[in-house]
Amino acid sequence: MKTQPTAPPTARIEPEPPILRVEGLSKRFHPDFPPVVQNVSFTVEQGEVFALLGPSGCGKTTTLRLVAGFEQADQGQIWLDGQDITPKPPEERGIGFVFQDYALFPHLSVFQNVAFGLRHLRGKEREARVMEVLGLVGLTVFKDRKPGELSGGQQQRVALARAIAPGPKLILLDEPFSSLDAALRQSTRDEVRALLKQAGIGAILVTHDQEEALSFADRLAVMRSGQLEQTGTPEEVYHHPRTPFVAQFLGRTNLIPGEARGQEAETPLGRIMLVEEAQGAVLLSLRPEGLSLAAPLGHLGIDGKQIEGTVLAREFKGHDVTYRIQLGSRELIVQESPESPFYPGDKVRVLVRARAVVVGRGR
Ligand SMILES: Nc1ncnc2c1ncn2[C@@H]1O[C@H](COP(=O)(O)OP(=O)(O)OP(=O)(O)O)[C@@H](O)[C@H]1O
Repeated sequence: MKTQPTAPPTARIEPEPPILRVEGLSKRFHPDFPPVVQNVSFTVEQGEVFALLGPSGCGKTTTLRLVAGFEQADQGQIWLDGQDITPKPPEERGIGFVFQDYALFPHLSVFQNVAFGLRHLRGKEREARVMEVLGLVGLTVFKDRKPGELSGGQQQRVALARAIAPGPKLILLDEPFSSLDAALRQSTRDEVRALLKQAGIGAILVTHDQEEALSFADRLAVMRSGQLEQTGTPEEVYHHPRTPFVAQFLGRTNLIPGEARGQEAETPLGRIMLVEEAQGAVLLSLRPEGLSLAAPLGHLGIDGKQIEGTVLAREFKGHDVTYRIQLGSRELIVQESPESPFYPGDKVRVLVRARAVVVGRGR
């Protein structure tokens, strides 16, 4: 008798656990003031670059210092690679830290700076590891120089090499690009991201620069007054902000009230389409690039009206033009292509080209 072939057992692919899990972290420095970090939870996946983004004083650095172990949390737990590291001192956590000012030893050479965290290794082994990491950051030829004899970008890479050398499971970067000038910041950022990806090390970047967070991170969390307001990929958070704060913090936006009826809403800009269905009073976010301008019609539009405003200001930026438009009692920001022909005082029609995102409900 022929036996039925049995189906091969399907291999269950278990998702890899996150490299870092932070659960309900809180920290208060002063009993008379609210906590600086309040019930913060997030994960960083293996090899993922995560950013904590928020305005000055919102608690980003404190969160990072709690993860590093430089501060002790009042509440909450931190797991690294499945292990609860909450009670451990910084040196036992297996986490690298790159400080804002790099904190390099000025009297030590590049080689000695990188070797500093490798005191547990012996002579040859230690030398080999330092040279390997210097090779990775492209600084082998500078190994005998002192930090003061290097450019800002090179010092930054020494700091990164020193943090990477002991083979940490996670690297924490506290505003690491802020002291570099604009051109160097962009290229150093790209290099550091490529290095982290090449080494497969997970990282948390702390920054108040939204463009930096959007371009550097795989995922980011927007922080406000000690709490995480929204977490997601740069695209999710930019295109689908859930609160007015997130919408405004991630680039410029227009916040417009409306009355939603399903897929559309009635607004001072006319009837506009929504990204998600909603009902009743809503606050909507429309990015400046989602609006455009046209010359007023000599006659009224098909629905008998046109949304007309006046150009208040025009800012030419080479790759685009940004306008401020007075529309009734409201001011709008509109981004247009560089050929756009309007100037202050011109009457213009405001057209909505994108769907609006609901960032608030109720009045
Ligand atoms: N050791 C400390 N003792 C008392 N207050 C502190 C301490 N460290 C930070 N704070 C306060 O906690 C708040 C958050 O500081 P934190 O440095 O975490 O913010 P941040 O978001 O990183 O800001 P920035 O971008 O300016 O560095 C600030 O009001 C700060 O003054």
